[in-house]
Parts: sequence; C-alpha cells; structure tokens
Amino acid sequence: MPRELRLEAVGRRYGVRGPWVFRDVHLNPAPATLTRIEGPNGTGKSTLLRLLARIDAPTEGRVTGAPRTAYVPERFPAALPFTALGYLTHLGAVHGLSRTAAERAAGDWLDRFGATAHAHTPMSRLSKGSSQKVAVAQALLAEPELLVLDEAWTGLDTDARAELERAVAERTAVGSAVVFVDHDPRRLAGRADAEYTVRDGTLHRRTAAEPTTAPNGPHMTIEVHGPTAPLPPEALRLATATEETADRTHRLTVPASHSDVLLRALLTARPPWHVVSVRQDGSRHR
Ligand SMILES: Nc1ncnc2c1ncn2[C@@H]1O[C@H](COP(=O)(O)OP(=O)(O)OP(=O)(O)O)[C@@H](O)[C@H]1O
Repeated sequence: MPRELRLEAVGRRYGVRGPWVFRDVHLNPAPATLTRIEGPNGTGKSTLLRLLARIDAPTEGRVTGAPRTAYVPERFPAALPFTALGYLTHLGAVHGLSRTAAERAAGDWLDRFGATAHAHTPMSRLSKGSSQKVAVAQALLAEPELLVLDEAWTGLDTDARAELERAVAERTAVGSAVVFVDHDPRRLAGRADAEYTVRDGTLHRRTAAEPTTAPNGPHMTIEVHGPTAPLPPEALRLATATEETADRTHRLTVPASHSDVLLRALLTARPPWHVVSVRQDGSRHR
C-alpha cells in the first residue's frame, strides 16, 4: 500500500440517518507540504482531521495510504495514569525506540517546549497549557510522515507556540506532510502550500481570490512598486485582490491580520519591492 494518504470521494455522517457533515471530499496531503484547513464552526474540520489521522472511518468513499501518522486532537485526554515523562517515554517505546532513546527523546521534547519542570508531574495534575505541551510532544516524538494538528496551538504559551511553528517547519523540511486547523488566521500565515475551506458540506481549495480570515474584518490597501519581476507568489496568495495601476505598480488588498506577513514577503523578496503606501480600509466588506 502506498504510504501517501489519499481521501477519495469521502463522506461522513454520524448515525445512519444523521445529516452529512460533508461529502465528496478529495484530499491528498503531499510529502513535504503544509496544508491548512479552515471553515466556520461546526462545519466538520475536526471530523476531517480524524479521518486523515485514520482514527475514524468515512461513511462513504475511500481512504488509502498508510503513512506513519501522529495526531494532536482538539481535546487531549489529560487523566492518563502516567507522569508526563513516563507517558512520552512509553509512547517513544511504542514507536520503536529503545527505552533509553525514548526517555532521551521525551526529555528533549519537554525541554523544547519549556516543560522540563513538569516531567515528573502526573498527567492528571498538569495545567491545561502543560498538558497541551505533552500532547504536542507525543505527536512530534513519533517523527511522523503525516502530522495532523487540530488547534494544537491553543493553550500554549508564546514560546511554545513559536517552538511548535518551528517543529512544523522541521517536519515539512524532512519530507513530512503536515495538515493543521487553527482558529487564528495568522498561524503560519503565508506558509501553507495548500489551503482548504470546509463549507456547504464539502471541501473547497482556497484560491488567491478568497481571504483566509473572517471576510468581514478590516482590510489594508498596500501600494507597491516593483522590480521587473512579477509579484512574489506569497504576496499573490495572501492578497484578496490585486490591480496593476501603472507599470510595475500594484495595489494589493489584504486582510489586516495578514498585512504584516504580506509586507514581509514583499520587502524580503529578491529583489525587494518598494512599499509606496499602506492604508487601512475598515469599511471594506466582501
Ligand atoms: N461524535 C459525533 N457524534 C455526532 N455528531 C458529531 C460527532 N462529532 C462531530 N459531530 C457533528 O459533526 C459536525 C461537525 O463537527 P466538527 O467538530 O467536525 O466541526 P468543526 O468544524 O471541527 O467545529 P469547531 O470549529 O467548532 O471545532 C457538527 O455538527 C457536530 O455536532
């Protein structure tokens, strides 16, 4: 069986006569890519991630491929009869590490997430934030080929959030596929290779013409003058509208939450773009 995971014409509903959460979903998270899934509350993002992690099965359609998969669920079961280190060491051993190697890897991940002080705390007594660090560490410890993150940043402190972003970049750099859901549109903004929205009972690939953020939020209009090169692809992906107003001068519209990332993409492009003006347009509604 190929290792790459593929969802083909997948549908899921709960109960024989329950409403379909979604149908006709096709998704193939390619190796070395980052995929973002977004969508309004209750549209089926967590359901889709559970299918990707293969801890749930579709009602119709096919799921093929068997990558080594790790999953951070939206709610991590905290009341496990282990200490944090004991739990991670146990999981490391389950993933085939020797006990010594598992304990070392577990300690390293706790250290990276700033949770070493809680290594010997029973899981049931960990704070929500520390428990989330263990949830994330258990997934990364597995060195998965497919990493599935359901709101994994929620509850983490600033340093741990940044560390998780780094860990995601490391996974894709070594060839893993990473799929994530996060309520914050700034999370890994501009870094996803593919973005999808679950809505109207199916999965839509997001195009550059659709915003990733709340469509009614404030937008910025950024005017830029460029070298001869076309707009950087990252800028095209983030902008909800672009217009060439003069030779090599473009007016870009972007959700305010993404403007920093867009500006960075333009200023760090090679050769860099000249930012002529930045203007907030709070009245823009799509
Ligand atoms: N185990 C279950 N049994 C019955 N219905 C379920 C179950 N899990 C999810 N649902 C229903 O399926 C739909 C999609 O839920 P899901 O949690 O996948 O959405 P979501 O987009 O992740 O939501 P949120 O953004 O609020 O986390 C909802 O109507 C939910 O009530």
